[in-house]
Amino acid sequence: MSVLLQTRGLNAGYDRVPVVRGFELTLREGEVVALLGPNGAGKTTVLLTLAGLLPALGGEVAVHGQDVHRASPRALSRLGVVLVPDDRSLFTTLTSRENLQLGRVKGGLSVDEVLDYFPALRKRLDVRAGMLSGGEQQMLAIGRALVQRPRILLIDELSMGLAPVIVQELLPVVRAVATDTSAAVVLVEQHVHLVMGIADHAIVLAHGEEVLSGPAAELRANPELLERAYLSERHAPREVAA
Ligand SMILES: Nc1ncnc2c1ncn2[C@@H]1O[C@H](COP(=O)(O)OP(=O)(O)OP(=O)(O)O)[C@@H](O)[C@H]1O
Repeated sequence: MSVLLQTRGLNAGYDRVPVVRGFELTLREGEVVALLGPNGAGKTTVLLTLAGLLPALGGEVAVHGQDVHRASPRALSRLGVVLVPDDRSLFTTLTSRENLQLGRVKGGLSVDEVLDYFPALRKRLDVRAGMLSGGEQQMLAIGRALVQRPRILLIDELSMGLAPVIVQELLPVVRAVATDTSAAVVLVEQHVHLVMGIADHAIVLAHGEEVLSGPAAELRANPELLERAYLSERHAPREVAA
């Protein structure tokens, strides 16, 4: 599987002050990477930087092998980097259908194809986005990303404000999208056990540094590794053998 995105020693932060240091990520086609860690660890900062909304403060970022550490959000979006932010950023006064039609690019999924992933939206197409339930809004936010033909899909806190049972429904859809379209997905998620059920790889950040990185299968078999990474936020970074 070819590498879609790679970072080496990425520093990211605000006003030239790094809050994330030395971030390493290799994203391959069809792969789902869970980006985990306690509040304030730097997860959102990483996603905003990969989407070009924050400048990289050091290190390397490549998309399809091309250096993009100074690329604009628009240039990154043309390369297929699409962010679903934690506030979902829907046009709340427009209908679900209009939200999907507005973002569509050539080669992106059609509205009908989005509805195949999220059939619950079918009867809500003519309802304003602001009137949808939290779960429906999240479906629409992901749907709006899918019409943009993402090759690298960055999803921040899919579960924000949602009941776990809804999260449990949505995560397998994200997995299916990655498998069907070969897009790579980075998922920032607080429901660690749920996301570990669909991820291929997990990275845990604490205080802006990686404290654990490894194949999800390995971490599912050794849950104490994840617990330790969360509990002892200060221990030395470690890698789980691939
Ligand atoms: N706009 C900002 N200006 C300055 N510092 C910020 C800004 N946004 C976040 N930070 C700081 O950067 C650090 C990382 O924040 P970030 O939001 O990336 O963490 P997170 O892991 O996504 O946490 P959460 O789960 O709470 O969203 C925190 O110390 C936070 O206070």
